[in-house]
Amino acid sequence: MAIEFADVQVRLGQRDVLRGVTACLAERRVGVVGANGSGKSTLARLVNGLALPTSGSVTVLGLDTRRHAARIRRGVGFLFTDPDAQIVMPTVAEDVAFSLRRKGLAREEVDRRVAEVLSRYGLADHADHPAHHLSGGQKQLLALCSIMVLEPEILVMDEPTTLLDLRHSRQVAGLVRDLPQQVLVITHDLPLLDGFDRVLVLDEGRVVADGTPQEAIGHYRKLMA
Ligand SMILES: Nc1ncnc2c1ncn2[C@@H]1O[C@H](COP(=O)(O)OP(=O)(O)OP(=O)(O)O)[C@@H](O)[C@H]1O
Repeated sequence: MAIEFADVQVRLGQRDVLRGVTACLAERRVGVVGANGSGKSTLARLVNGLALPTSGSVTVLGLDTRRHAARIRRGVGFLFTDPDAQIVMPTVAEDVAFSLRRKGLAREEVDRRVAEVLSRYGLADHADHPAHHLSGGQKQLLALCSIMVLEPEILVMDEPTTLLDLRHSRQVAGLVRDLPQQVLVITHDLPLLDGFDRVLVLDEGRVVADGTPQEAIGHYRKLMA
């Protein structure tokens, strides 16, 4: 299943934030790099219909984001930079359970799924801890648990390691490597893209390079020189 951008333009206010973006992303791990303000977050937000193209189209899970945003949002997990913004309940387990409860699952099923995901991401011992007392890295893991428990088909991560120290960055990089889903990662953390299948470089709203991490990052370094 692919993410398809067809001649996408996004105009916000007086500014063309994305211009003529055409790409079919079918690889499992895709990265996006580019200068501040080059349009990366906007590109990420197009994938789950949080942003809509001014012209052109975005197709995700075979559906047009303009017409099927609700269905697409159920299939696309979105991890924001700041995990605090995603914590909604007092304890770790309650926070992960929150999104499942809204799906109307039985309590035993919710408890089972929450325990499984917390154990998978190393937070089982913190299940009853106040979520806001976790470290930055643990909060990022918690945010990931709250998304993964919903079993999304695609995961979009907008600068997932920005707030993390080296150890936690590596931990998140390892998690990204092992995720079975298709993952689109926006980042300034170039080592995070090691082993990725494809990396796009954005510059002033256009895709100016698209290839292996080595090719794309080489282009990006020249652009920034
Ligand atoms: N709602 C909006 N109205 C007007 N301009 C906007 C709006 N949202 C974003 N922009 C502008 O669009 C451009 C691209 O923003 P975007 O957040 O996509 O960039 P980015 O590449 O993710 O940047 P960064 O690396 O700094 O996070 C920026 O110049 C930003 O100021």
